[in-house]
Amino acid sequence: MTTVLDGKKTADALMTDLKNTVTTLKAQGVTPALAVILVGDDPASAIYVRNKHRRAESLGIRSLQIQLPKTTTQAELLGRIADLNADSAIDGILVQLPLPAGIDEQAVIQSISPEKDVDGFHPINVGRLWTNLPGVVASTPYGIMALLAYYQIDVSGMNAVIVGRSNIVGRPMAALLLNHDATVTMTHSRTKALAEKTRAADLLVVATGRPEMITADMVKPGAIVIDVGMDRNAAGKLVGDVDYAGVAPVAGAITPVPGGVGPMTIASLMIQTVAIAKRRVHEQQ
Ligand SMILES: Nc1nc2c(c(=O)[nH]1)N[C@@H](CN(C=O)c1ccc(C(=O)N[C@@H](CCC(=O)O)C(=O)O)cc1)CN2
Ligand SMILES: [Mg+2]
Repeated sequence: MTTVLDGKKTADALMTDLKNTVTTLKAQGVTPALAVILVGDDPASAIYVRNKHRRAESLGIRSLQIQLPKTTTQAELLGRIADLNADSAIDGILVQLPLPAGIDEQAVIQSISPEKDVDGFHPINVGRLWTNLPGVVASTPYGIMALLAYYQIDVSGMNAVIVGRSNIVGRPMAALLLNHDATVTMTHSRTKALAEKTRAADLLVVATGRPEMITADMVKPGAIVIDVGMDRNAAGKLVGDVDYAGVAPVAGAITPVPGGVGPMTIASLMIQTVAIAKRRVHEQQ
């Protein structure tokens, strides 16, 4: 029997506990606060930002949504980030990606104070992750680890194969799995004989943006398959990077799309916002 790794159910369960933590923090005089900046009018980004706002509000986290026009200059954006860096009542800052053309993504990421970089994209936090030091971790890989933990899946000693080498998913996922004692193989668009490598995976994490590219013949029977993709197929249906109908009967466990990794990404953002806010309790004592 294949286990469906239900990200929605898991995220809801984790959020119930987190809400209690927020209540306790508020009683101690600290209201966790998250600032999300959206530049431009990308419709998918607008939905993700709205979902972050709703989740934050439902937990009692103060949520600032800063919507800037697509004509915003890099200097204006950096100015807004500088204000938020200086605001001691703000715990987490994130800039929704992708940014409009003409804005240097790395310059923006590196302008966020590493202490408030709740996306974990700042090179300081990336370095901490690769050194196995505590710090903020990118939400999607963090959420995948939380989902595996919820289902009591221990990755130690597993052959983990990651398909995709993005800064948001593939690379931090590799570091996290390594930190949890998995044997990690990174693959990408230039990898030769990809299917040979994916078939060796006990744990397969796919984040390529190529609809349904992982087919049943590429998966070892019983493998755990994590699908980070969110694509539209030719018929306009939301699908992942994994051919779910074909792979699910072969896999031991698999995440659905939607309802797998996506909800865990937003839950992880909330968890780490609250973790940053907790530091303020100690600072004010
Ligand atoms: N600054 C950031 N930008 C982006 C990130 C990020 O972590 N930080 N990740 C993605 C977008 N993203 C969060 O920002 C995100 C994407 C999708 C979901 C989600 O819940 N998806 C649903 C399906 C939604 C649908 O129906 O279209 C699901 O999988 O069930 C959450 C967060 C890129 N940008
Ligand atoms: Mg999903």
